[in-house]
Amino acid sequence: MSSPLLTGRRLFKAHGSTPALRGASVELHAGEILAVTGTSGSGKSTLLHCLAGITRPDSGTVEYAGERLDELPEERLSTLRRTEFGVVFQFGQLIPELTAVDNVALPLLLAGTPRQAAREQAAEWLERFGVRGQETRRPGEMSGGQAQRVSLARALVTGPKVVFADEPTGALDSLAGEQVMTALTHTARESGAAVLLITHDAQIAAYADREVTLRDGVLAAEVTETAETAEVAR
Ligand SMILES: Nc1ncnc2c1ncn2[C@@H]1O[C@H](COP(=O)(O)OP(=O)(O)OP(=O)(O)O)[C@@H](O)[C@H]1O
Repeated sequence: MSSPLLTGRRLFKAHGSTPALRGASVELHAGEILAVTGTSGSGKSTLLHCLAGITRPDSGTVEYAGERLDELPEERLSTLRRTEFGVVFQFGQLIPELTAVDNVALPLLLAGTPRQAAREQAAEWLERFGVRGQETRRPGEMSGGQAQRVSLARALVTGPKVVFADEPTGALDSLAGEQVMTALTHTARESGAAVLLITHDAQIAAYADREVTLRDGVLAAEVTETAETAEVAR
């Protein structure tokens, strides 16, 4: 397999005195859909935040396409997040005052696309995600599933290399969840984007190419490896 696009190595991160990551390492390859599962509090969101350059780890490294994200100045990091990454959260986090089309056009406007072209592209992406007809609605006027598909359109409109999705179906019923996952995986495959998908739901994880499980801030496989190494050393 080719070298990974995004690598987190021996990541440690505490929130105050609460340790969230305790040496987690993970690799994401270009175009791969990777599910990160684990029980509540196992560190999934913290791992996503570190890998997406939203939070800096206390120690350990994050490398994206040859660049050390954990060492980048904030300005370069925010440009990289805007141009290379797309993010979807559990509750969409659309801007409530903006219509669907303006929410999706926003990342394009920030990247310098002229307003009319941005709105046209945004409308195309809404169509791809099956929410045509919702263009002029605000998030509060849509169902949870529709709003989440608008969030996906917003995350993918700039053609990111990596989409970070933190429990993207967590607030949806199972049918809407399946529709969102189908739309996400289909579009990611079409555009070649890698997806880091956080979920605690095995049915949602089944959409991924590969699954890793976090347990108390490390990958379950690392726990096994450490135990095996200790066994061999004894
Ligand atoms: N902002 C914060 N302040 C204090 N503690 C936090 C904060 N964010 C996370 N934690 C703690 O860090 C640990 C890991 O949290 P994290 O949200 O990464 O886990 P998670 O697996 O995503 O959980 P969930 O599935 O419930 O969202 C937990 O013990 C949590 O309580």
